[in-house]
Amino acid sequence: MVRVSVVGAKGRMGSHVVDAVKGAPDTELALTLDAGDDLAAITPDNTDVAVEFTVPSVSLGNVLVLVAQGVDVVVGTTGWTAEKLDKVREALAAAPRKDQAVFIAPNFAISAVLADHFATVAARYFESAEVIELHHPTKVDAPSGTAFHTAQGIAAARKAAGLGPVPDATETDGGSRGQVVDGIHVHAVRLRGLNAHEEILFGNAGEQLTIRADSFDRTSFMPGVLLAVRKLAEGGHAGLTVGLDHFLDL
Ligand SMILES: NC(=O)C1=CN([C@@H]2O[C@H](COP(=O)(O)OP(=O)(O)OC[C@H]3O[C@@H](n4cnc5c(N)ncnc54)[C@H](O)[C@@H]3O)[C@@H](O)[C@H]2O)C=CC1
Ligand SMILES: O=C(O)C1=N[C@H](C(=O)O)C[C@H](O)C1
Repeated sequence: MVRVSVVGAKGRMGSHVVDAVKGAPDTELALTLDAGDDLAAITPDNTDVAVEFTVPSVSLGNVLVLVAQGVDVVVGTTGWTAEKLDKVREALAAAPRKDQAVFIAPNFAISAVLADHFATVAARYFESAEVIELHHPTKVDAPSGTAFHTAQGIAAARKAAGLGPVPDATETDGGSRGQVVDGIHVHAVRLRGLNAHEEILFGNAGEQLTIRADSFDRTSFMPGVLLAVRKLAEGGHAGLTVGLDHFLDL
């Protein structure tokens, strides 16, 4: 049995992870921690993998503490910048165990991971590309970590294909054109009734491709979380890995 501790266990995602870990035949729940609890309680003596779903402002600190304690970590919290990822790599280089692993996924739902992947495939064939993410109004960050990641992937694919900037004649913008991530416009909608949704729009003269992923329920993230937990528990993934696509045969 893989012993799993959950950090952020009282949250929307953390509570689903607790249920998923209890329900899976090969995992058992170790510790459940939330704000105010001492992370020092999570050690290799009681935990094989810690799962972290908290808030962007505290996630890096939590991961650094867990790494220093010799625990592998699966992270679903958003807000990861290149600088923060570098701090995790530095911590892993100084970690107690040589084979220690941290896995971070912007999104654990297969629909979203595939949409993200298909977007990187499509990106080089289209002059225009924009990303729209739509979420529940209790989400604290915008744009979503997934949309940020999708935009970065589109931008990298366009660059590799030698495409220039997306066409845009806008001269005045009070914010309606959204946030620009590596040259790709990202728009965030917050609407009661929604959960997590993303639409990626590609355009050429006279044609459009739309890739859309809809996560209607948080249970959609759980197979991905358990896959990541199993991958880290079996070993062979030392260091930092970002994105569930690494564990899928895409
Ligand atoms: N990667 C993915 O597939 C998904 C990622 N997310 C991300 O996961 C994160 C959490 O989302 P939700 O569960 O909806 O938020 P939430 O607000 O429902 O839960 C966050 C939990 O973290 C706890 N917390 C806050 N500070 C803490 C600390 N220092 N130590 C331990 N626990 C602490 C809070 O008390 C709360 O229980 C967000 O960044 C969200 O964007 C959400 C859904 C899917
Ligand atoms: O806060 C959420 O709900 C979600 N957060 C992640 C993100 O920001 O991409 C993943 C998913 O979109 C749900």
